Amino acid sequence: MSAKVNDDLLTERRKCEFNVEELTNYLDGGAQATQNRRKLEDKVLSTKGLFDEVPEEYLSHKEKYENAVRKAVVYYKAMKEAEDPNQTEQERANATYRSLLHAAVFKDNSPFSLHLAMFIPAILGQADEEQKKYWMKRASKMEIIGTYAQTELGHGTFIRGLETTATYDPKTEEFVLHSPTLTAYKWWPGSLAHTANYCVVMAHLYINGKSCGIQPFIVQFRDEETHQPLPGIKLGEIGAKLGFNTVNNGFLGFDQHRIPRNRMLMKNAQVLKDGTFKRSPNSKLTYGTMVYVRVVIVNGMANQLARAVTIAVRYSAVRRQSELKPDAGEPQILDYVTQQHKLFIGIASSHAFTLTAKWLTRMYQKVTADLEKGNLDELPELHAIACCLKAVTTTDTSVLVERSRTSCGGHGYMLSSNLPQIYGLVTAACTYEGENTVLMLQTARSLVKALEQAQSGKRLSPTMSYLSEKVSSRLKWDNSIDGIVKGFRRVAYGKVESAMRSMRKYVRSGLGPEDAWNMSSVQLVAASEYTSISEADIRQLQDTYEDLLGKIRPNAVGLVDAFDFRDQILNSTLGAYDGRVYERLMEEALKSPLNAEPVNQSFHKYLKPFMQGKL
Ligand SMILES: CCCCC/C=C\C/C=C\C/C=C\CC/C=C/C(=O)SCCNC(=O)CCNC(=O)[C@H](O)C(C)(C)COP(=O)(O)OP(=O)(O)OC[C@H]1O[C@@H](n2cnc3c(N)ncnc32)[C@H](O)[C@@H]1OP(=O)(O)O
Ligand SMILES: Cc1cc2nc3c(=O)[nH]c(=O)nc-3n(C[C@H](O)[C@H](O)[C@H](O)COP(=O)(O)OP(=O)(O)OC[C@H]3O[C@@H](n4cnc5c(N)ncnc54)[C@H](O)[C@@H]3O)c2cc1C
Repeated sequence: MSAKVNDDLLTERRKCEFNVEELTNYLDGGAQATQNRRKLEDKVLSTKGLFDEVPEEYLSHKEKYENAVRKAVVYYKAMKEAEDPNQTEQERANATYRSLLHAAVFKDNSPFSLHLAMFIPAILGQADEEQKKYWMKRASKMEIIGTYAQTELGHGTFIRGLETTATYDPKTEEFVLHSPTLTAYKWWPGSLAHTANYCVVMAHLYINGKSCGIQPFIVQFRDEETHQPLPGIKLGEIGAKLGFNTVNNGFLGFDQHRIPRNRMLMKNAQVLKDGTFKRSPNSKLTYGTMVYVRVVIVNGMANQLARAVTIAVRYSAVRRQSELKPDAGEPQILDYVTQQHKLFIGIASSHAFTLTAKWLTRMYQKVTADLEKGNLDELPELHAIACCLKAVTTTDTSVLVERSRTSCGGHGYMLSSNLPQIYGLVTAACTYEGENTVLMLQTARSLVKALEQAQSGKRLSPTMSYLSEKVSSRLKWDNSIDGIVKGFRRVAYGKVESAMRSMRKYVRSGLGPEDAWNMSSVQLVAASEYTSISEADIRQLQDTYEDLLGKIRPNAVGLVDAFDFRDQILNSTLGAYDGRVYERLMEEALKSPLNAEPVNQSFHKYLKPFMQGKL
């Protein structure tokens, strides 16, 4: 018999003014997609051995990793078996697109995540047809496990500064991979330490002493039978982190490690047997895997933020605290407008990121199809937009997940709430796949170029066209959606124009362009993510905003129920559908190994002698 649902949650669900299932269907892309997703979740989550006997927060660093590998093999086998052969690739992608199935199994991400998130996309995007056929067969059947090894101890952002070398030897038709310094060691790649046995390595190619830029190489670094590191390979784990502690991030050093010529992924650039180098049509095509993952991250943020606000909103409907009016009893904390302010932006942002992710994915698919036909025209715009949206959505999600955590008081600080772990996952995304400041400056670089083009009368791409609209200096402000968008366009235009004016001022003062850029870079970052609107408008917007909070209040629980996350996927004592938060907090607390005995051995070993002055 299922446990009794909390009365307050029941009331909230009765008050909801819209059809929750309809919103769930919309988010999934239709009722059939909802059905597919639920069927997939039913199948996979009913698999034995997927969940932790002991909560992983009570395991050692080593036990956590070993337990995660145990679960990963069960999970990925179950996912493979659950795949519906009658579904199209697109239907399958949709079913997993919104599903956070892996989050039900891995609170801190999976030791296989890089295989799926980057190793396979790197092969798909960087290998020629023959290489793709061979490596995709092995990688998709999990005969090999891979990762993406680009970042080094000494370089993450500046790819052109990577020190790992790949020197072509025409006599043996091999590349010699080498880490000339400690800072050249690959450092950070997920799964690299003990899980994967192959990786795509980004290394500086040299032929006859001449630099041929950064190129991708597929490299085996562990024996497929014994899993021992191959000769000339130094491997290890980089240590405990804020999060991602079951992703097995590692380091890898090469000592004159030889690989055959056909291990350079040669879709974009090629090296012939005699060492002739055939340049890529655009050297930045080598960065393509990162562009792809930045696009994926936007959707990932939408899902993770939805998970956090679901936990916090349901908890806020159950938690009663303080007095709003004398003798009126303790209200639900969700009735405090400050609590609504903290949480409802998170609900709205998750939906906004979901729609943005769909739009960006369509743009990515179009540009990628154009690239296949040799048309690179829209690649710069895709790069600029992907940089901006990855940076903005990860920054906002980190802020909003942390706000969800702090809105739950002390219980939000419990690992059993799962909010700290979700924060650890999302805040990492502000750094990986391009540190956010650096990516915003990439977008700023495109904005400055676009404004210069607009000022010389050239047509701009659709996403930059707001820079060429002659926005009247006194825009008639109204708080319609169109009015608000116009207001933002005017602010955005002003930010770019001000940054550019600042750079020109520094150049006139005698600074070189690079120093002028650096001096204006705070403004440039702001131009990529604009901030406030003028004073007078704020009051009007504020009234509208507070009115909106009141309209959302009766539907808040319905809005998060519509994300349709199972309790296993929320993995939270505070966010379960039945709202039995106190019973769950106690159930989880009793699982602490410290509660196995009333008196811990440290009393007799240390405390008692200390308190009796004998230590
Ligand atoms: C559970 C998770 C939560 C949810 C998340 C959901 C999904 C996530 C999936 C997986 C996550 C799992 C694990 C994380 C794994 C992480 C992996 C990594 O971090 S891999 C390493 C990532 N590293 C980077 O991103 C490095 C960032 N640096 C760069 O990209 C470049 O160095 C930079 C900054 C672009 C500069 O490159 P550089 O060669 O110096 O170029 P310039 O600045 O000189 O610019 C020259 C022109 O090139 C254009 N350009 C640059 N990049 C690109 C590109 N990618 N595509 C197209 N064009 C590009 C640039 O615009 C310039 O053009 P103009 O000269 O202005 O015309
Ligand atoms: C959880 C996690 C997982 C990761 N997984 C992988 C992986 O699987 N594979 C992989 O290859 N890498 C991985 N990385 C590494 C990641 O890609 C790098 O950390 C990231 O690219 C930033 O580089 P960095 O750490 O060297 O920082 P740096 O580049 O040294 O940046 C440090 C600071 O300097 C600033 N800075 C740098 N350049 C500029 C500039 N031009 N203008 C202004 N400011 C600048 C940055 O804004 C930042 O504040 C992972 C990282 C994390 C945190």
